[in-house]
Amino acid sequence: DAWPRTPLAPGEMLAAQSALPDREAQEPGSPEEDQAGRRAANASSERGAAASTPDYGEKKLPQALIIGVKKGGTRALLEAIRVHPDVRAVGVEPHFFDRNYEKGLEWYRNVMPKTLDGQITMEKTPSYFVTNEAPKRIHSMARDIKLIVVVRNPVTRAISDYTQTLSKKPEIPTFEVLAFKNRTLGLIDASWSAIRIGIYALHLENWLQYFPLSQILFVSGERLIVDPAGEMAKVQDFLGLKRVVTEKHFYFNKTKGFPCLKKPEDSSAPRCLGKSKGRTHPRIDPDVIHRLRKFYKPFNMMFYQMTGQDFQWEQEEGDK
Ligand SMILES: Nc1ncnc2c1ncn2[C@@H]1O[C@H](COP(=O)(O)OS(=O)(=O)O)[C@@H](OP(=O)(O)O)[C@H]1O
Repeated sequence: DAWPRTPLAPGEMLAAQSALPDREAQEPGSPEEDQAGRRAANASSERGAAASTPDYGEKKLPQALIIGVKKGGTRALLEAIRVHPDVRAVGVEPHFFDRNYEKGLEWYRNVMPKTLDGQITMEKTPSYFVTNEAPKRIHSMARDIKLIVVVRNPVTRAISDYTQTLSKKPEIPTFEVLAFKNRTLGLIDASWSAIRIGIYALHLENWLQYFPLSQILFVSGERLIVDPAGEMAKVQDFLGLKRVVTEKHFYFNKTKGFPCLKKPEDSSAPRCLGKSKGRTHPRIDPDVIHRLRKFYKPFNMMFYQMTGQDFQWEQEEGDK
């Protein structure tokens, strides 16, 4: 029985979910990638002049989606999987199942790149994972779709999320201030989206109402950095693809401090992700980190039980 019975049963989790207001429901998933909704309509030309092969084939609705999580490593995963010749992906985030749903499926299909028979169409929009309507909407489009979630230690994820907001709005309060409803009482503000997104078990519960676990792959954001080829092997197996993306495609760039691609899909030159990926995080009060770890622990345990995978976020030393 992979389902959690403690501390919250699934029904109770749904109740808990609706009880948590989302203070920043409309917050963009990623400012630098947030042009998506606007740019998506032109996305088929997004590959630009650098694309060496003409766009043969036809546009199809995606057969696989990277649905989250924000700041989990979703861009790194998408850029790595699109190296595969049997994958074609849209570069921007279409935000169809959250912000652009009223535009309709034809709009969505038109956003996709053309594919040849046998090629998989993909997109990534990390906000889907925390969008209440997304599972139902995606299910009604394609009940056999494959879903990929890149997860990361929720404490680090929250700090990464905050770091991104801070880079756009330097005047916001400190992380330590935003994290609490009442700091003296140690009451964490779970309605702050930076914290709420990391309650993975809660969001997953929503997806499991529509999709069996076998249709969802959970990628470790931590392992994607230390062993990108290992995680990519799992992704390719899950998508039913030959293991084409391997160690040979990655190199560790010391300056960047992250693995980079030797040959991205649209170029023959090596490329690391941009400046907004792999930012330096501000130093956070260790006591606040400690309290957040305690806050997430039961939800993490529940998430491990639900997925049958131990992501080892309790083992980590500091916040990395
Ligand atoms: N290869 C490689 N290069 C650079 N960055 C990498 C890579 N693999 C994973 N990561 C981690 O990805 C984090 C950003 O996650 P996302 O791409 O999901 O962010 S977003 O939600 O789309 O804004 C980003 O978070 P921060 O380090 O906090 O900036 C990185 O830690």
